[in-house]
Amino acid sequence: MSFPALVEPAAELTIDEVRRYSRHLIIPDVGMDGQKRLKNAKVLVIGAGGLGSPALLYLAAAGVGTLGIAEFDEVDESNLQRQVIHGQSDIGKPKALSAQESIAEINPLVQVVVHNERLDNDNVMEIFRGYDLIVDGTDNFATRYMVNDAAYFLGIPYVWGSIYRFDGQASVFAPTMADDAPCYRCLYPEPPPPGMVPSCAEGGVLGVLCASIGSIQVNEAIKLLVGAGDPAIGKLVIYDALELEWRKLKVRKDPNCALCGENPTVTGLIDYDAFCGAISEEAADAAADATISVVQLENLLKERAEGTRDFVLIDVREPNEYEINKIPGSLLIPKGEFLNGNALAQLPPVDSGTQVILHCKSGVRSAECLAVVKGAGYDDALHVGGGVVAWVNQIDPSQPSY
Ligand SMILES: Nc1ncnc2c1ncn2[C@@H]1O[C@H](COP(=O)(O)OP(=O)(O)OP(=O)(O)O)[C@@H](O)[C@H]1O
Ligand SMILES: [Zn+2]
Repeated sequence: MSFPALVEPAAELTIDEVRRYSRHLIIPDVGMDGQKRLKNAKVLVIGAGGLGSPALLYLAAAGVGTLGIAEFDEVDESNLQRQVIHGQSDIGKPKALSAQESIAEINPLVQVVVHNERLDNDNVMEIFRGYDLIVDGTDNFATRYMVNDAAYFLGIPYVWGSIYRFDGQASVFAPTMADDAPCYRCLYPEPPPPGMVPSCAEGGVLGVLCASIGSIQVNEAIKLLVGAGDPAIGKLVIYDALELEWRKLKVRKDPNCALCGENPTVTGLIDYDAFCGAISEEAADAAADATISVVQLENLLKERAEGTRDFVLIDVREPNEYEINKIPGSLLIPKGEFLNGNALAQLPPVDSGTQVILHCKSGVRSAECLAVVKGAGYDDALHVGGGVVAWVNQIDPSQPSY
């Protein structure tokens, strides 16, 4: 199904613009009219990270007249493997400013609006207002649900994408463009339970996958802006890079959707952090009075070396994470082994007097495992707040971080 272009055309293109965009102008579906619409378009990209990098680069090169960048973070060395809008000399710089500089180099005709801040309930409506289209390149569920809801309340269509290892997904959510168009909540009514879906920081992502999914997002954005082709409204695009397989599934509007359904219960922005629960209730309870710092752990390790303390230190990350860095003296038992119950047989017996101390990358997975271990009777078990990231930052900076 085709839809009318989201944006009216600009009055004219300058001679410079005609030269620059000539390869677009000779495509019948874009042409002079479509390029003038791109010139008039205001697109906001959220996140100048994995997906945001290719999205911003191609939207800029395509001649989108106004590009907003909403991003609060700074460029880290581990970003450069995929966040190709930033370079070596940008490490430590705000990503939004680094992206702005790259765009100026690629296409100085684009007007860049920098929102160098974290998008949250207090600023999202204000920032979104005035944009024709939003491209979501963020990596966390709380922001995704907030973007979905805010875009719905303001009637702004948005292009969503997500990536993990070799798998990617993308769709267009535009409930106000068609009566049967679903929103993100129609597809995913509930966020996954905390700790269930690892982030890219935990699970990794193939750098080039960002280009595959980011370019699909830009492709959809351009189609919507100029009114070309059949946008992925009500369709979920799924890409399996290992099998080199693209699939397209139908996504239906859910009449019971909490946001866009017949009897909505979400009628304004909600507490998205609580909705997505950074950590499950059981894990939070287990960790409440059983969290130690890496400094405390370092002291405990010294006492263990002196023979005045007895405990096992268990790293619940995955083997490939363990290869990158580790806390010396730790034993690897991945979280899955705790969840399926197999780990318990590898722990010292409950009544042996040997304490169990758990850690992971940042302290979320170890808190989940702590709940299991305490449930099995290890009442004095502990976990390490901040995990190996804190260990590397505070105790052993000679090890790489990831
Ligand atoms: N609420 C938000 N407001 C603005 N930017 C956001 C928000 N949430 C996430 N982002 C940004 O979206 C980008 C997502 O990029 P990506 O998935 O590549 O992850 P990353 O955080 O850069 O990397 P890693 O997770 O490996 O440390 C990040 O740059 C992040 O700062
Ligand atoms: Zn919905």
